Amino acid sequence: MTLITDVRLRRVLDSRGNATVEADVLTESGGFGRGKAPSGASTGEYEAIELPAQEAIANARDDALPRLIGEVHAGNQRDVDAALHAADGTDDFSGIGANSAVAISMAAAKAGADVLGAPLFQHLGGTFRGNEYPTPLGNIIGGGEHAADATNIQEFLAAPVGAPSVEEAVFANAAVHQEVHDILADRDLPAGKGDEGAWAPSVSDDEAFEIMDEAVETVADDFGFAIAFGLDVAGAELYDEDEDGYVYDDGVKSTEEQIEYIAEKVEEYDLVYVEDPLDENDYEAFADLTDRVGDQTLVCGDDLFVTNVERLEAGISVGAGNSILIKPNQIGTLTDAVDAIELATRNGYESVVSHRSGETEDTTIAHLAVATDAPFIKTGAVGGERTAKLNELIRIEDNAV
Ligand SMILES: C=C(OP(=O)(O)O)C(=O)O
Ligand SMILES: [Mg+2]
Repeated sequence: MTLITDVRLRRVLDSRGNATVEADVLTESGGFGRGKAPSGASTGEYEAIELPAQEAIANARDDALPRLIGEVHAGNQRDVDAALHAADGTDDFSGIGANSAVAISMAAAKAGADVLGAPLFQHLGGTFRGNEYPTPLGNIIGGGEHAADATNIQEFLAAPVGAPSVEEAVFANAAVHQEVHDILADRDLPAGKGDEGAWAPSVSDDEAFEIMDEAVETVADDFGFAIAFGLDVAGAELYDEDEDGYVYDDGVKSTEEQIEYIAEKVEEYDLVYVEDPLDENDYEAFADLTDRVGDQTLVCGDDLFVTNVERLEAGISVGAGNSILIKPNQIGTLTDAVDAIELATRNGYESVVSHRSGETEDTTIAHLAVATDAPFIKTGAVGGERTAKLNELIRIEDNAV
């Protein structure tokens, strides 16, 4: 019933106005699924390869479609994703493009769910899933590769850890976003928004820490539950090999100084989450920081692990981090993403399912987080391509999908 009878690929816009790949998968019994590839800006060195959209579409039409249409059942995600790997023939999806691969992988999952008449999270996670919801990490203030002339640290993320429901958590993050707007206005600090909708004021990182601290406290008082915050440092973007250190507006920090700096911020602000505090090649420094603060906060590898089981295994073996960011397009298929989550879970690492800075209205990651019992999802706080996922989580919680 879920035999794939057609796959249609087209170029559509992402949230930055760039071209991305949209895939439709149709099945024998009338099932339909549509998936769209997101796109990073602060991409990790070891990510699967995104090709220009037109090239990814042309290559996937030539190589992947013949292996899918009439050959594979959309309901069997491992078969779909194995066919994509076989069609690609490389170990980084540089043949058909990770953008074509992930769009088709997600579209097939939705077509499989459609035939079953089940919500996507249930098709992916099984019938016993759907009662645990991830805490949304909301990007509130940001800079780095996502906004010019703003903070050096890429993301300051609200974390409503005490929220009684996903709905309350989503609204709390939006309120923190609004509160930061008001604080910036009080301080006469004009601010536009970065690629993910976070405020991008021209302030020092220290001032951003103060503003976040004030905003989460105010909103926590209003909402009546605990709201903490965390960071995506995007350390690989700050690290400069020639300088042998992390380059900030106010100077260069050696690796030891960077570890000290992050550890101090964890203590000072009770940070619950620190993503990519160090360079993507420095497992050892990740392990040192995890040793120091891993019992107080999540030390999460994004560019470090790139959703890749081999890189995660290397990290686990030396105690680098205690958490992994999961971005399906970093690795190319849902199967690979779920394998990374399962390996993480078996080894006591928490999974944080994540959007990209270039996004679409696709909601697959909301379902993936629920399907895998991921404790966190990072998918912004405001902006249509971000609220698409947040509102889908509210619907999942309300049994309305
Ligand atoms: C979402 C992120 O940004 P990008 O998509 O630009 O890699 C990130 O670094 O976690
Ligand atoms: Mg990151």
